[in-house]
Amino acid sequence: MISIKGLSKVFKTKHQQVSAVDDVSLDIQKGEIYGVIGYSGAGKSTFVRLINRLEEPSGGHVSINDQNITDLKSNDLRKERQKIGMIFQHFNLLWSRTVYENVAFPLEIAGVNKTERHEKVIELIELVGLKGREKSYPSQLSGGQKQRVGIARALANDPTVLLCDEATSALDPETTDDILDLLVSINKRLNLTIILITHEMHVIQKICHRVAVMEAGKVVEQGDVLDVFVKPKAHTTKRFVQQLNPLEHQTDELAEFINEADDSEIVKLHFIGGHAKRALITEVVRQFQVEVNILQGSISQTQEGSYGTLYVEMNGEKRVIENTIAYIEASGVEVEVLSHAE
Ligand SMILES: Nc1ncnc2c1ncn2[C@@H]1O[C@H](COP(=O)(O)OP(=O)(O)OP(=O)(O)O)[C@@H](O)[C@H]1O
Repeated sequence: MISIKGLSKVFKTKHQQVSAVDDVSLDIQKGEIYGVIGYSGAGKSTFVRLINRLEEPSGGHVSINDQNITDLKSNDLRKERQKIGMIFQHFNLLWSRTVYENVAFPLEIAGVNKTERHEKVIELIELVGLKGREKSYPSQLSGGQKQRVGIARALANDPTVLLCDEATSALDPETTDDILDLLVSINKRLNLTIILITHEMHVIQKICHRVAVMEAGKVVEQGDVLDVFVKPKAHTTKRFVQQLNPLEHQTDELAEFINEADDSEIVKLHFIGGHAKRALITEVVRQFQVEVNILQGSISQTQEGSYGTLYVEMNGEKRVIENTIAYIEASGVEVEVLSHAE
């Protein structure tokens, strides 16, 4: 549905030139929530603004529903932009207009008549959970409520794509979760494609189906959220995953066990999807002559299902441990052996 090929943006200033987005290519499917994560300065904002040409690309193409956005002249671009909604970190509301008037604004610009406009505004205000607040001004709303107005306004012209530029970064964790839940419910109800950029892995974990990790203008890793979480490849991705599970990938503390281990193996188990809910350790202890010490563990929920990691120490005869590991692998749980007892 959205095809991005070789997208680049170079900012030239008097003294230097910055490659903010550098040859980025991505394909985003209809109805998916696609996250782009990166640290400050990675090029995320520039990237998302290139999609609707709030920023003009230095090179490359963006096509939405087979319409090449990059080549459009200003009149056609204006029409095409109505199908691309956008929400912002600081909401960008009109402060002298009420909630109702803010949501009505894009409909006025699109020339929608008063009766239709009214119906649409009421429907949208209800959709985002602001019924009863139609006459409030933005200054009378909480941050979460302001972003709800931003979302209603962005949906006014029935866009096929919603761009979210750090839409929850100014909100507290609880309000962030409420807004993310709202985005998921809108995505499902309207089959709306959502592209969101963030520096928080929690946001990606909670609502995205796929993710791209940006660093210095480039995409350094992309894939299904579950795969990227379970097996992050790039150094930056590993750092983001660790943000969520500080215990994850912390092998220093485990090394102590590894050194002291005698007749034992330290193994890391990756539980994905339904396996994350299985009482595998109980099964193993009942069936094999091994002792299992649980060293560290965590379980997380993503849009694509849950995943968990568990570090355990297995004590027992070498052959029995091998059989145990084979049994665990055969049950669909991935096993990484971290140590071999000498
Ligand atoms: N208008 C501009 N003129 C010159 N350089 C710019 C401009 N906009 C962005 N940049 C530079 O491009 C790079 C990427 O910036 P961008 O804002 O896209 O990153 P980001 O990942 O969104 O970071 P943040 O979350 O801090 O906004 C940075 O080095 C930034 O200084």
